[in-house]
Amino acid sequence: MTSPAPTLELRGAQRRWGERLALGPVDLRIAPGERVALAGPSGGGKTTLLRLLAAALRASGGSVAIDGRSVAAMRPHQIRDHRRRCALIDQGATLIPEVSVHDNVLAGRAPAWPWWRVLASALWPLEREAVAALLGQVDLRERQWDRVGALSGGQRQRVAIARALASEPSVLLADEPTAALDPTTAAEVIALLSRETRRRELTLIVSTHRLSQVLGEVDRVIGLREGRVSLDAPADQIDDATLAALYAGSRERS
Ligand SMILES: Nc1ncnc2c1ncn2[C@@H]1O[C@H](COP(=O)(O)OP(=O)(O)OP(=O)(O)O)[C@@H](O)[C@H]1O
Repeated sequence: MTSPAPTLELRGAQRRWGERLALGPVDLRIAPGERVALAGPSGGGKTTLLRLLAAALRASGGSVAIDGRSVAAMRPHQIRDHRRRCALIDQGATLIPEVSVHDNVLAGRAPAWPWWRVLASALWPLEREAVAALLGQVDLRERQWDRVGALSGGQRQRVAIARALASEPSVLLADEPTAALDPTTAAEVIALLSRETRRRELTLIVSTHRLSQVLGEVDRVIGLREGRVSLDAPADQIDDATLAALYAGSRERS
């Protein structure tokens, strides 16, 4: 069962790689069910922020908290539960091309399973109905037994979405889910992400280099530049001048 969406909070959160400050200090509060786009020039810290929220990275300073509970104070089983609740769709998602669409989606359910069930899943196909239902939602039901390696980029991204949804998260974090997709396929992937997160009342945080593609699907835009929040505004207040300021000096446009 999906639990209600939590409040996510960063207080003075930082992430360093050696001497380099990749992110921070950042103060942010994301309310339950909020829909947020992360924008900004390359290297600005979007992936780092998403990975901190997913507990895929530890903060080097400050705190990241979910419903008031600091991720740094969590025990290993609580971190696993946090990762299940805050599902991250990675750039170039960590799908396994050699195995079937079914098994890739099933892997999204594994974090919630006891060890014996993970072992059993290697021997017998489990949860066929649940996986088939998810694949129906992302319009891939007929490809259930195909290898992921045989799918197109857009279809793989849909598998990645189904896999993230399989863990029954309350927050979906998507890192540039339309990178490398043509505009039509990208629009389909965004529409799918939007529809399925609205239907489940999930919090959605999506990073993008093409803000115009997601602007109609989010409530709020957070812009990151050189690791700091340089824009935080309602989506309906974003105009060309705001974007020009966010990307000033960078060769990118949105
Ligand atoms: N594993 C790492 N080791 C060292 N530095 C890193 C590592 N990961 C990220 N960084 C640095 O952290 C900074 C922020 O990177 P991040 O990937 O969060 O930016 P981004 O906004 O997602 O960029 P892009 O839009 O290009 O994906 C960059 O300067 C990057 O070089």
